[in-house]
Amino acid sequence: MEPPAVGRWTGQMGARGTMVEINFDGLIGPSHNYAGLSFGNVASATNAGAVAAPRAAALQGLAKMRRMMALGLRQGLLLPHDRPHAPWLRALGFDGDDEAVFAAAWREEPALLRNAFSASAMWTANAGTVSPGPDTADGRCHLSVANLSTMLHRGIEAQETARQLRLAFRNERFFAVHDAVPAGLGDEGAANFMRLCPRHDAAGVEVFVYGERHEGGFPARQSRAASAAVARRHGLDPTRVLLARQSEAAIAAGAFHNDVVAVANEHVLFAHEQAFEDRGAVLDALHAAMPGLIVVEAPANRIGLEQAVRTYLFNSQLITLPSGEMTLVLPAETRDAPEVWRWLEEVVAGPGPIDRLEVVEVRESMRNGGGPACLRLRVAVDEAAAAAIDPRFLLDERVCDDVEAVVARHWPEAIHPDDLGDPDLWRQCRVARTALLDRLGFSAGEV
Ligand SMILES: NCCC[C@H](NC(=O)CCC(=O)O)C(=O)O
Repeated sequence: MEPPAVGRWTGQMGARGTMVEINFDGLIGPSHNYAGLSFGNVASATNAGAVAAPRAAALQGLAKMRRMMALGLRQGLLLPHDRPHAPWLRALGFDGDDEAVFAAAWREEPALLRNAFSASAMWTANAGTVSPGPDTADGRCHLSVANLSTMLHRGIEAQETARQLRLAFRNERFFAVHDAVPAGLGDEGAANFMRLCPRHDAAGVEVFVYGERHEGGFPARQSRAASAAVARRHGLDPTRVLLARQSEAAIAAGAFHNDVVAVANEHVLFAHEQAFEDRGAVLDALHAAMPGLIVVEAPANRIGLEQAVRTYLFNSQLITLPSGEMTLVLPAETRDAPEVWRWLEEVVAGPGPIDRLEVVEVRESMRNGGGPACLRLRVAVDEAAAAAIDPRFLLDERVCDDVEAVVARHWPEAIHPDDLGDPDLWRQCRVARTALLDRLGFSAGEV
């Protein structure tokens, strides 16, 4: 691998006053189901055909959002996409009104309707890549929509994601939203991105993790060229950008995104020993660029890649509480794995920077290959920029109550794969999403 593109840490402080990190979770939509659409995503393949519980899933996600607010963090929300999505099926030659299009697709090519049905927009770590102001040439927060072009069902999302991000972050004094890079260059957004910095409000090192496709192997969903393109248009200082290759072992073990084997927060990198193809060069480059970097690493002989992928240990949110304590927000599956939990307790008991373990229940999402970190998009902003975000995308307890009421009333309790051909389900998904948009003050044409 060519030496990573990062130079000396210039120590240029981009401090702009206190910055906060807002997590924008994707609300799990009413069409959530296990369709087995993601080759290379072990959970998706394992649970294909299982009965999904959209209502329970959305309530689990909301409970995580409430927990984060209770911990003192700011919380935002991105909306479920229009699913099943008739315009995409029309582009594939199905005619008539929406229900005629769904019926024809179900009759002629049910796999296409399954793709058009997916609630995969819940995993907003894949919505785009976010470079906070201290890192960018123009000092604004830059967001690049991800094309998600490697997987058919995820490629549908980019257009609707762009509409939501352009609405939420429309104030161009503080934000720049970029459309997706050309679909030929796979880009999966923030799941393959990490920011290391002394503090949120200081200029950081931005790490883009990509994969190399190998014949016969699982797809490498992030292309190096896409990562480099995003860094270029965000106006990042090339001496503070690192393009790192994900290890083939991790991709082969089912870590289809970097955030299944690594996560960063401020000056801490929490990763599996086998996350990166050229581990030594990557860590050397990071230490050179980021004095004060602390790496908390799971040794392969202690935690195997298979365990990391099964428990999503590294798909935890790593956050700094207002108290300054650093906390891992872990999926419940880690607590069910004694060898993983024991290692985590040692990490917290030790002298390292991680002080606390928080466990959240996101089993419905986990069964389709998305953990706590997949469900959120991190946006670090200063107070002035935070005030410029469309408030309809920001959560407080009352808004959570409103969303919960709509979910409890309208989200299907269960979806069996064969239900996808049922017109009543198509209608219920449409009515549920419309009820949510109404409750949150969005008009249908806006998002
Ligand atoms: N960041 C986590 C993303 C998980 C997502 N799973 C899915 O799309 C599964 C959908 C299904 O199989 O029904 C993916 O693989 O992109």
